[in-house]
Amino acid sequence: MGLFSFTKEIAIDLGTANTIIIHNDKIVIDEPSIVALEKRTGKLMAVGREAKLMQGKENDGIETIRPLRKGVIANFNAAEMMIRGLIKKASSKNNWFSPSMKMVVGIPSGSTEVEIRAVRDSSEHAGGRDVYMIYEPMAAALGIGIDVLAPQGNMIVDIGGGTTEIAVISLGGIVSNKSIQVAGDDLTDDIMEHMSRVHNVKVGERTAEMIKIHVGSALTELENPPEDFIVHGPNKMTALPMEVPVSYQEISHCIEKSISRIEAAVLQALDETPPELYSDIVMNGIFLAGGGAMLRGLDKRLTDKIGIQFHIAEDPLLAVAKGTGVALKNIETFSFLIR
Ligand SMILES: Nc1ncnc2c1ncn2[C@@H]1O[C@H](COP(=O)(O)OP(=O)(O)OP(=O)(O)O)[C@@H](O)[C@H]1O
Repeated sequence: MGLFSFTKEIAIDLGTANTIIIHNDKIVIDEPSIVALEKRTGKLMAVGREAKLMQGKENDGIETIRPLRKGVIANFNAAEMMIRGLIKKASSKNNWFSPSMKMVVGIPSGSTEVEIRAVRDSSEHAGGRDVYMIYEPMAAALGIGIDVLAPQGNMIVDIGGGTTEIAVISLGGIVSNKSIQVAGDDLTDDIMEHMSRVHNVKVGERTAEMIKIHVGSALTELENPPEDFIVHGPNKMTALPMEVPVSYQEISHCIEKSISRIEAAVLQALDETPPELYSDIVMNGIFLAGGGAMLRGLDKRLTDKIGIQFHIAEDPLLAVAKGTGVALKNIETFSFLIR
């Protein structure tokens, strides 16, 4: 792109939990997918990190909204404000002016026509002149460095905030895919519910996510166990402050049901995989991406249960974003991009 070109090229991983924007091969935005609005006027007060800091601490005049739920846009207006706000942040940080933009945006592989339309409309309203979309598991595969055009079967399991997507990719296309609405945010919900039911302590989404990151585990026995995490919160009955130590074993039990559902979905996807591709997958192993891939013991649990090696992507939270960046540079050659 020439120095005086008015068209900026950006790649966006529009996620339920995090939104990442890539420009010129660099991550220019990596922030939580959340906006804070003034309730009375609907005016945008904060976006991304600043808005997340306000979550759970709002007063009557402010509301925080996560525009995406389960991988898709749930609040069109908020999504548009978020994309626009994050692009503005990126441009002021990097000193660029963007009258028109070419964009590649990642979307869940199970998206309906209406959901695809919502992403396209939000992106166009936020300044996208030329908007292309890519299915997230395909983007994750590109981000991991897999040759997606090769006549080789590869299976990707992308565990995001709202959805787990399992896809088999070969010859530049998604041969089969399975998307379930059980992912990282459900584990966070499991923890909130558990803390309330078992310990009588009320914790918000942010604290429950911290518990998951500090002591979340897919296995009841870990080789390198983390130390217990101390949770502070009000007693549900007395409202008095409480301090509760939480162990990884306890958390592994409370998220067991959700993990089993992810495991069952992977097994089902394998069952539906054509035999020639199945044998490639056994050879290559299965790739885990998305923030959920970082849950302790998950790769080992799946490897032991299924008998195929699971590999965690080098930077699981960035795999989809990196892949949308690769797609942006290959718009002319990648016929699998959706216009
Ligand atoms: N160390 C960790 N252990 C377990 N889970 C984690 C860890 N770090 C982040 N997560 C979880 O990963 C999820 C976010 O992952 P990611 O950014 O890949 O999702 P997303 O792209 O926003 O969501 P989706 O693809 O569903 O739209 C959140 O639920 C977050 O709590």
